[in-house]
Amino acid sequence: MKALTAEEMYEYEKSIMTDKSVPSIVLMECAARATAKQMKQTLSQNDRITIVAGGGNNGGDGLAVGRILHNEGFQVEILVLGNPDHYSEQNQLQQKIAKSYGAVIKTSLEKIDFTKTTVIVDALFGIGLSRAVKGVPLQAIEKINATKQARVYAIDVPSGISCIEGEILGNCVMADETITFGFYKHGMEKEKLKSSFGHITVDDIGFYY
Ligand SMILES: NC(=O)C1=CN([C@@H]2O[C@H](COP(=O)(O)OP(=O)(O)OC[C@H]3O[C@@H](n4cnc5c(N)ncnc54)[C@H](O)[C@@H]3O)[C@@H](O)[C@H]2O)[C@H](O)CC1
Ligand SMILES: [K+]
Repeated sequence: MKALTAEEMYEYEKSIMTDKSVPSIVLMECAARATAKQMKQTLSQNDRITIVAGGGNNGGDGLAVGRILHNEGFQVEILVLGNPDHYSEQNQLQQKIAKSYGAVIKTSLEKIDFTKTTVIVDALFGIGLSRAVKGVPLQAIEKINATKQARVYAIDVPSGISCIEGEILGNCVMADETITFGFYKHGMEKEKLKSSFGHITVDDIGFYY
């Protein structure tokens, strides 16, 4: 299977958005719907879902997944970590949309009671991870991995795995399932990372390649 590096994926995404004029926010909605659809194969209304989002577009995907599931009656709480001054445009828009549908957004790890969580969506970092995780994001990754009763879905890439080097940078989320977009990502071809990715689903999210 062909596994793209982060740079190759950004290149591809750029070609879709410029040559095909598909807006980034449309790709994000397709990614979120693909993720929600995959999750609903195992979700129940009794599940307590915690979205752990970063401030970039991986976090934007996570916010959109949370809003979609919230609107379908699931119990969802959303946590956005990161410096608000650095939130991406799409991340900010997804926060606005989620709030407009009545979803509550928390911004500190301490505000989440993980003992009640049965499903975690890892939307901290995707292909944008460019250095070893530390500080609050590292605490979040450790918290996710310590929540043994939860089923963990990683959006695009388990946070902490770099698709530039195909390596874990510091620590990474151990996902039960990874839903990735368009193509396999560099790292997914490595035997030693298999347990971090869990079951991998590739969704074309409307690339129509
Ligand atoms: N590929 C596609 O067609 C689509 C991708 N989408 C999603 O977008 C992410 C990539 O989003 P991006 O904003 O470029 O980066 P991330 O969200 O992965 O990272 C956020 C941000 O974090 C900073 N950063 C990097 N390393 C660290 C670190 N160790 N500590 C703290 N901060 C760090 C860096 O500035 C990044 O920009 C992709 O994975 C998909 O989920 C679209 O939404 C759908 C289509
Ligand atoms: K992720």
